[in-house]
Amino acid sequence: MSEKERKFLEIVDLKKGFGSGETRQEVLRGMNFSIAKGEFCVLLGPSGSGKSTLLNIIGGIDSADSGYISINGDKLETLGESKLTQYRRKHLGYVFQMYNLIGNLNVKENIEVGAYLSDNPLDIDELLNTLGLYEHRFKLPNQLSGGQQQRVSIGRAIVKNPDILLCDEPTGALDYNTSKEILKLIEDVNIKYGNTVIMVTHNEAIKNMADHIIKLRDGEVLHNQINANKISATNLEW
Ligand SMILES: Nc1ncnc2c1ncn2[C@@H]1O[C@H](COP(=O)(O)OP(=O)(O)OP(=O)(O)O)[C@@H](O)[C@H]1O
Repeated sequence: MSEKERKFLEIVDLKKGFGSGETRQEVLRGMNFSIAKGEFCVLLGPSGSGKSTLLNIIGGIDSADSGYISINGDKLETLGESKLTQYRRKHLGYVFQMYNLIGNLNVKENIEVGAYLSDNPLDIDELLNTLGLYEHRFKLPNQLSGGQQQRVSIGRAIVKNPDILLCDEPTGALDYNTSKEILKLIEDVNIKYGNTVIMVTHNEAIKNMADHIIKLRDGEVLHNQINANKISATNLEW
């Protein structure tokens, strides 16, 4: 792996606060780490430690006060608004705890929404098979279970074959077995398409399936470790 690939995503001295005066809160206090291309990275940390804020800055939907993020050598802050929009559209997929599907579009159409944003989308029927959704492709979101809806939202994020898949508590609303199925799906996607995955979670067990584990505390990196003994999502227990 080249130096550029090892530092595919670089976070350098990143700082972010909210509010002003007495109510000012420093949420990210100078964060530094890098993530390699294709890595499955888990971001852990207690509530309020800054995980979602960091993910939103990586996702280009919020900006830092100082420091920078670079992706494949390009600094986000220097991109300008139109390039930033392109970056979000072409290079990022986002999966949230809530599925945010469009209620009057069927499964296939919801995924096509993601495909329109890309010059180079994945084959939708093949993706529907990978997602285990092919036979449900004409159903509306309200005819699906929570796990199936999350599969659709992963499909919508992944269909444009983004370089980076950002996941914010993707299993937060799901039961144990469904959570494991969704984690296995994200694992399969990471292996099959080679996207770099960054997943925010409260669930410590998920670190065991990651290549790279980053723990935050109070807006700082507490631990930054490579996991040489990762296990498959299928074998996770909590
Ligand atoms: N837009 C905002 N305006 C003001 N404060 C904010 C804003 N966004 C986040 N915060 C504050 O920043 C701190 C960190 O929030 P963040 O959501 O990044 O933490 P988190 O680690 O993701 O927490 P959780 O695990 O509960 O989602 C919190 O104290 C939160 O209240």
